[in-house]
Amino acid sequence: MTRDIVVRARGVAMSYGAKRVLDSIDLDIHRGEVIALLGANGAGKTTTIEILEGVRSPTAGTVEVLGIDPVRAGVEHRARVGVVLQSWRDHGRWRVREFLHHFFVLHSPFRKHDSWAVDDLLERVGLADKARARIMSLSGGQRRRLDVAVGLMGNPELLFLDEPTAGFDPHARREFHELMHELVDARATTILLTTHDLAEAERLADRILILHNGRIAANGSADALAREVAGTTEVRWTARGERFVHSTESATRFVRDLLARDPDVDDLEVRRTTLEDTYLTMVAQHEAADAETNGERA
Ligand SMILES: Nc1ncnc2c1ncn2[C@@H]1O[C@H](COP(=O)(O)OP(=O)(O)OP(=O)(O)O)[C@@H](O)[C@H]1O
Repeated sequence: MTRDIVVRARGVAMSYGAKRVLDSIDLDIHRGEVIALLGANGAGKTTTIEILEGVRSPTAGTVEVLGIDPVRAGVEHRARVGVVLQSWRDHGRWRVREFLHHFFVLHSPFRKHDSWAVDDLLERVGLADKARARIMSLSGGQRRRLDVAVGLMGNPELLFLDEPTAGFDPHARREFHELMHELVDARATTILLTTHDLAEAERLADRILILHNGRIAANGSADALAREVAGTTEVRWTARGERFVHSTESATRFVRDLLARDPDVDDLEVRRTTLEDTYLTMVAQHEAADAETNGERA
C-alpha cells in the first residue's frame, strides 16, 4: 500500500532575477518520513523549504502540501505545519515563556488533545530554567532551542526544520535527536530538515536528498546512496610494516579471507563509509560531469 503523500512537488523551478536557483524539482514525501535535504551553501535548500512552507511562490511548477497549494493555504493549514526558520530576530525583549505562550494562544483554535503545554515544551527543549529570561539574553544555541519549541508548539503533523541544530552544543544536539525520534515514533510526524551536519542527517533521516545545480542529484537512504558510490566499507591493516587499504561491500568475508591467507596482518581496522564520504564523492562526481558537459558545450 502506498503511504499517504504529504508533500508533492512537480517541476518546481525558482529564479531570483536572472539567477536560477532551482531548475526542476520533483519530490514526494510520505507521511512519517524523515528527510534530510543536503547541499552546498547556496544550493537552494532554504529556498525549497520556503516554497514548501508557502512563503515563496516558485517561478514554475506545482506544489501540494497536505493536499493544498501552500501559497493559498489558510490559518488552519498553517496550524498543521510546524516551521523552524533560520531564527526569529526581533523579539529580544520578550521573555521566553511569554513568547511561547503567545504562540500557544495563537494555536488555540486548532489545538489538538495531544498538543504540547508551554511548560512541557520548555522542559523538553531544555529551556525550563530560562522561562523568565529575556530572549535577547539567550545564547545562540538556547535561541535555536526556542525556535524549535515554536515549531513544535501545535504538535504539527508536518515539520520543516531549516538547520535546526545550528549552534547546539553536543548535549543539546543529542536531546534534539531524541526528541525527533520520539516525534516520529509516537506521533508519526513527517519531517523535512536541512543540515550541514552529515552525521546528524545519517542519524535522523530515512531518506537523503542532495541538491546540486538546481536539481535533486541523489535521493535514497544513506545506505542506498553509499552503495551507489563504490564499496561501502573500508578495511585498513598493516603487514610486514606496510599499510594497506581496501574498499569492499562485504567486509566480514574480506576480513575472514585476509586473516586466513596472511598471518602477519596487524592493526586491522574496519570503517563503514559515512554519509560524509558518500556526499563528498557524489558531489565531486556531479561536478566532474558538469565540467565535462560545459567543456563539450564550449
Ligand atoms: N531573496 C533572495 N534574493 C536573491 N537571491 C537570493 C534570495 N534568497 C536566496 N538567494 C540566492 O539563492 C541561492 C540559494 O539560496 P538558499 O538560501 O536557498 O541556499 P541554501 O542551500 O539554503 O544555502 P545555505 O546552506 O548557505 O543556507 C543563493 O545563491 C542565494 O544567494
